Amino acid sequence: MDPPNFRPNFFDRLLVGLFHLVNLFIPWYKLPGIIGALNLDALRVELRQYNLHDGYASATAQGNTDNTPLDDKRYLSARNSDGKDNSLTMPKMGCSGMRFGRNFPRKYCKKPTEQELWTPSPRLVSEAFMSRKPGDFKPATTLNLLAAAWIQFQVHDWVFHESSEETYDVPLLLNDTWHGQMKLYRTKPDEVLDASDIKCPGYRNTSTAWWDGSQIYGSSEAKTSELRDQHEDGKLLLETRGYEETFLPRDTEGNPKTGFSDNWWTGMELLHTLFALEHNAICDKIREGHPDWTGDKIFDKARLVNCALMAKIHTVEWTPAILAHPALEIGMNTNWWGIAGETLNKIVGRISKTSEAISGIPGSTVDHQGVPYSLTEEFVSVYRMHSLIPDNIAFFKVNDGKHKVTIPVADVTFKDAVKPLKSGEVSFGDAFYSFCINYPGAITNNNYANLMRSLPTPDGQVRDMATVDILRDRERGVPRYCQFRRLLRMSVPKTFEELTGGDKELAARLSEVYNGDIETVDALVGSHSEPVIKGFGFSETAFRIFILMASRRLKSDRFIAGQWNTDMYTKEGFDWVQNTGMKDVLARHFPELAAVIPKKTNVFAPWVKLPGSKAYTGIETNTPKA
Ligand code: HEM
Repeated sequence: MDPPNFRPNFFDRLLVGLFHLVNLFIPWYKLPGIIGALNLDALRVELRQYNLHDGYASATAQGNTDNTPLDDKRYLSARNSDGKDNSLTMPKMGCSGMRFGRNFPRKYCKKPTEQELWTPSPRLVSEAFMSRKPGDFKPATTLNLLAAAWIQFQVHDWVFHESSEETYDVPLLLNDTWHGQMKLYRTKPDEVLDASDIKCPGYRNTSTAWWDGSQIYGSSEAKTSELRDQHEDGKLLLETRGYEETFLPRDTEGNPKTGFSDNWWTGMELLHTLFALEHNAICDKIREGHPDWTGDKIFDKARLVNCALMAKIHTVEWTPAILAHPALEIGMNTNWWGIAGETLNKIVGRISKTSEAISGIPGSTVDHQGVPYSLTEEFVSVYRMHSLIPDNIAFFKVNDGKHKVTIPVADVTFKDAVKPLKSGEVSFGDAFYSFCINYPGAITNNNYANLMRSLPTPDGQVRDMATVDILRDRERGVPRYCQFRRLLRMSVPKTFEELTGGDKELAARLSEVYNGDIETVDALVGSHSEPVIKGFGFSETAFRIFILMASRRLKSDRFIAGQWNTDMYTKEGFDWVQNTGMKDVLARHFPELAAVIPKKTNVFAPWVKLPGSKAYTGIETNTPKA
């Protein structure tokens, strides 16, 4: 094993040692809640030690205060849209255009040979393990469709690769049903800055890697100013003319004007509109306390608040919904509030100045754990959750619950995403209620919707997203499943049957497609095939990357782990983040939802249906009979 990048303190080392012993007999997820949470903490210490690696051969790429000076003091207390100056010592860290990092040493993430890239055929893997057969939608019945839209919305804040102009001509199968050739743009590698980049190319992230709402605000200052209202109110532009409701503005072609508008569907339309409205509501609140502030200052503070609010919702609401396990519930609450808990934190603030365990990560001081901050190729890989997308969405009225219409997702993508809303067929309130009673697809084998396996995008490509997901991981040097686990210090299956937890039929299919060589099983396919921990919405393999990177997004950010206070956020803004959750955001902008929002259960779990919705028997909102 390579030497660690991060040196844990004595207490952490003790914790790690203790749980190594415990885990010889019992895995973390079988321990009682609080002990399981401590076990996760110990796992994270080791992940920080061994699984953070820069995408550059040297840290000089991150810039320094001499060659990349802070040219505008405004960004001492405001997010810069291109991500610059979040770190005042490494100003380019996390900027748009900087490389993805890695969770494994770069020597294990080599560019594949042609043979490795195409073996076994990605299209065969797509057909065998990813295609959803007609009528075989497998719903994730512990989640609602809003949870699926939410994670895509967040991913659009964090990551997006650049495309090259060169293409792959993806080999098709004998008797393939694909129409014509399957051409795909290659991922564009960054220029070679070091000899190691030849073997392990770097790829640039076109989004900022910070949790800075770039899906809403854009990843450059120029983009942000296009999206802002010219008035001195700090607000984002929204369109109200001609409709009863408020919409995102559109360009002349009908595309939404927002920070990141690729891969658009009604789910994106809903969440982008909701958080643009939230930004504007925060502006009004801050203006009340600061009547003499400029529009820029109001905007800057509202953006900080809106971003922190999304980070909090993701941490304490979305994550415990998709990873419904008592240890996780405790762990994620601890990430935000610390063991001290929400109530004490709200009354007296941080009781420990720097301990993230006692008082949460916000305000605990920034720490990059020895490696410059970035998001990683493996992080992108584990968020390839395209099977969350169902075939259809059933829409209902929020006032009486009556079924209105069921629409194929294919009919509400890209420019058509807004159609049901603008046609007056359903209101935003109806759509949110409907999303919250529809199920997403489960993250498992053979659950990619037909739409996703023949997806026409506005750039003229038609993609089989399952083929794409396999090919991209291989192209970008993401290790295959067994090696992925080995490098995370997890047990590695020796047989296909061990991998599938005893599912003989699946094991036989895997063995056939992967030619009997378990080491070649793709990370995504292995993750979909392993037995899932009770309550979990995805694999434990993917989860290890999660627990590491979820905390890192908070811990590296100067505006969250560092200047987490009323000076930076304003008193009004700080209270807004700490006292608001997703349910409040929904009810604030769509008051008709207030009566149906569940009081006690997680907002991303299926809501209780109104009596009027119960008559609908479609698979979109009903658990299939066993
Ligand atoms: C209808 C909904 C969706 C559409 C149309 C869509 C479409 C796409 C497309 C076209 C790409 C680029 C593929 C390429 O590399 O050539 C992509 C990438 C990706 N999508 Fe989706 N997607 C959808 C939903 C989701 C969801 C629910 C998730 C869950 C997190 C997700 C996560 C990702 C990730 C992680 C990438 C890789 C980004 C990168 O390469 O940097 N997508 N998607």
